[in-house]
Amino acid sequence: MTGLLLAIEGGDGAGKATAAAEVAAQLNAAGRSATVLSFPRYAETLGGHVLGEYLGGRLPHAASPRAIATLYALDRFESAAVIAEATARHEVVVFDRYIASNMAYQAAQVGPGEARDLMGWIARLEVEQFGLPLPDLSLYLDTPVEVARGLILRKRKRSYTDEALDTYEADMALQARVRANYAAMAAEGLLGRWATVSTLADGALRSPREIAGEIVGLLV
Ligand SMILES: Nc1ncnc2c1ncn2[C@@H]1O[C@H](COP(=O)(O)OP(=O)(O)OP(=O)(O)O)[C@@H](O)[C@H]1O
Ligand SMILES: Cc1cn([C@H]2C[C@H](O)[C@@H](COP(=O)(O)O)O2)c(=O)[nH]c1=O
Repeated sequence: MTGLLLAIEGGDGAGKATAAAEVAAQLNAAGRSATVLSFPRYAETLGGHVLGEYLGGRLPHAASPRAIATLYALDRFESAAVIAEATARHEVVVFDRYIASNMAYQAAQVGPGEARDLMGWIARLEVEQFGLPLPDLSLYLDTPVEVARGLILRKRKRSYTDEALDTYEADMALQARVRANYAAMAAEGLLGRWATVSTLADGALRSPREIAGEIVGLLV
């Protein structure tokens, strides 16, 4: 594996998919081969399919954060060949969510005393047991939850739900805890190097081009 792995992270509706696509476009335009891989892969893996059922509220029983974390990890484990192929073919692989998403979201569903243990458990499961590569850079896209809620409502219909908001997106308190977890993970450098990019300037949304330009500038 030779490619650089960039993981774009953040809460729901932070603008990750938009930024990931623009980062890849800017890199490709500059002659650096780049591609985007988005997780979960709802239509491509068994884990992704079950996660669509979960986020769409169609699983019959509540599941523990460790069980749910294992499904997200399984989605990536099933994608190991796709990750390896993308890494071999491209100079930069841009993940729209990666391992840190699992840590930030599942740790937001347990008490503060359990959160660190759970983050460590997830990192070991994905990296040591499932053998997934660590990112070279995790990029935290920082968007306030109220702004992100507005952006979620602009999204096109998703494959796994007919609702405007899925189970996690509907829970504003969860989104606030996820945001706090990301800030802490970035400050502590969990999983490696982090950088934070704000999607707002002077209270207004920056353009995708400007946001991506700042991210690309971190890769040189
Ligand atoms: N900087 C921006 N300026 C204007 N609109 C944006 C910007 N970033 C994203 N959007 C719009 O907001 C919506 C959500 O963006 P996007 O799908 O990129 O978010 P996301 O973080 O990937 O969401 P999720 O995690 O819920 O899948 C889309 O309709 C997108 O076009
Ligand atoms: C990859 C991944 C995702 N999640 C959470 C974060 C979101 O609320 C949903 C689905 O992601 P999408 O970007 O809205 O399609 O799942 C998670 O908890 N753990 C993960 O590894």
